[in-house]
Amino acid sequence: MVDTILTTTGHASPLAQLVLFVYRLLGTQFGLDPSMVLAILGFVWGALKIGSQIYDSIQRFVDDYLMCAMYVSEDDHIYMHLMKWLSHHPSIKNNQYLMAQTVWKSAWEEEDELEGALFWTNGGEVDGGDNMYLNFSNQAAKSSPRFVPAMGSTAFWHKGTYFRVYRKKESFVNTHSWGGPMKDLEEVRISCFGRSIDPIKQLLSDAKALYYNDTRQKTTIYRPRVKEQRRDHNMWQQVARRPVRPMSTVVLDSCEKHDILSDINEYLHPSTPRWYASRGIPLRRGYLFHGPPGTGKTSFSFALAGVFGIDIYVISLQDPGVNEEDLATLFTKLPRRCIVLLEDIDTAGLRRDPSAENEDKAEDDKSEDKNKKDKKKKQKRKAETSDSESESEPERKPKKRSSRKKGFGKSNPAALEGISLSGLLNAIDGVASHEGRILIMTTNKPEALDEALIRPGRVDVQVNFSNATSVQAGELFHRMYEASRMKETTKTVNGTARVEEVVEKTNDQPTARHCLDELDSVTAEDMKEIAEEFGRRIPEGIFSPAEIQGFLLKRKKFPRRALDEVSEWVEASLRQKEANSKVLTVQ
Ligand SMILES: Nc1ncnc2c1ncn2[C@@H]1O[C@H](COP(=O)(O)OP(=O)(O)OP(=O)(O)O)[C@@H](O)[C@H]1O
Repeated sequence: MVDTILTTTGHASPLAQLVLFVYRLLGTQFGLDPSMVLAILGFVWGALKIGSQIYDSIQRFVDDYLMCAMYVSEDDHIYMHLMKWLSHHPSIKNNQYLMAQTVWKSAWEEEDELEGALFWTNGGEVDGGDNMYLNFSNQAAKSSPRFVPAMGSTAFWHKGTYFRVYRKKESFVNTHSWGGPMKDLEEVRISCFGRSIDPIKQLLSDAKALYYNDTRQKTTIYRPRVKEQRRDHNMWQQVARRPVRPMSTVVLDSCEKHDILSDINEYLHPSTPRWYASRGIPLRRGYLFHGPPGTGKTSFSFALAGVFGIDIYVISLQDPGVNEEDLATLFTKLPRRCIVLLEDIDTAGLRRDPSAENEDKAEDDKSEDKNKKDKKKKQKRKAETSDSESESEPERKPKKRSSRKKGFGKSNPAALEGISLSGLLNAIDGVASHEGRILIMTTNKPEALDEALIRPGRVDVQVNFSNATSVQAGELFHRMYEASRMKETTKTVNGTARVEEVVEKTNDQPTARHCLDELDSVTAEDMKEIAEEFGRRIPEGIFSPAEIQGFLLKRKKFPRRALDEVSEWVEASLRQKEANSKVLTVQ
């Protein structure tokens, strides 16, 4: 019968002809009964199907009744810890199925890795090929990816326990107001045998320990996630991890530094929440750092985070992806202890509140009525007294108001989309706002701030950052060169191989060798004297620490040259400031 069917359909399609050919071959060449072969194949297929179903059922039974499991979502920080840990696990590294991931390393992470494998080229025609320059063209090829388990199930042993990790992706549609459909989201299921989930908890804490092992001396910086990726529990995204900025590197009056540190220390103490609660005071502390640009407001905030080992959450009120509602939610999704940094709040262009707008309008209408009445009265009086002098005060006031309105109100529709002052105040200390955080607001123009924003309770401590004094300029100088000298010395003391490497490399580099020589030739005492002299040559309160740092950075290995050239730089910079020019003649 099969023969008949195949003969008739054999003319129809090439596939059927192929089947017919194989069918005939089995019969004529191998002497097998093709129907029997088909029956066996069907049986094997069916057995495999049933087998896989039985296996699935057994696995489900084992999973449900003999194992315990924990789920980790891709958008949770634990996912990062887990993936890093898995990529380091010896048995995962040798797995048959892996997923390769590109790892972007920060400048600090790759320092050690790179130092032994630097590649130099000469400058070609630039300077006759005398000097050697770093070249990173082959760096991307050298950096190895990270290998993590592929999608699906992977098993491994850890501390005598058998674990299974199951990675799967699911399309996630967000019905939350944060915004429409979202990307696929991965979920990891970690399971182990037994009824106790403790081994999995231990595994996760090992993963966390490994993750933070190299970040203990680092400050993590978070920013709001892009709208499409936000979820209720995950509004913040880690954007950077920087080495802790030592407090000593920020030049500020030491008493002021000490006061702020003790204030924050007291606030962060575990007994403080009860103290606040028993007095009915909301547990919040706000700081306003004000002063000219480049005077260390941001640097000091980072140094504070480093001292207290807490993370920084940076919000820009100009971020178009953050509206009032987002801002309020962001403030509720903060960890127990952290610094929230609101930078340059003066330039935030806070939208004026619509209600305030209406109030203004009502007031304006009222005063306009009043003016009209006044005018009438005055005209009457004028007629009576013929005193036609000066405009009265109420007449001038509305003009002033309406000019204020121009900047914030209907005349500026773009401004209506931003964050209003009341929206910001509500986020900072509304009923739902997070307690326990440290809020630091920075501004260049404190006088432009609304009083409501800086009233006690919202801003508890104000710190003025000013341009550098002569002493501070000297300190900046000393820190710049003393720190590099110390680094070279540490390298020399810590390991012979490393020292040889440095010296060898610098021998190859005439410029670098020369730099080291100049730094080496200045003794600690000399350095102190040069720093003091440098400080004396910088006029008081004219230059910001950032400007002085900029000058020193261009001579970062030449302290004596910096001293020799500073007077010329001061003169040129003063002339430039006087002329209100942005163009530097001496750098
Ligand atoms: N007081 C200071 N001590 C040490 N370094 C400083 C100080 N002020 C500024 N700097 C240096 O100048 C640069 C800019 O500093 P920073 O960003 O902290 O200034 P800022 O006051 O926040 O400026 P802006 O108001 O423009 O945001 C940094 O590289 C920092 O190292």
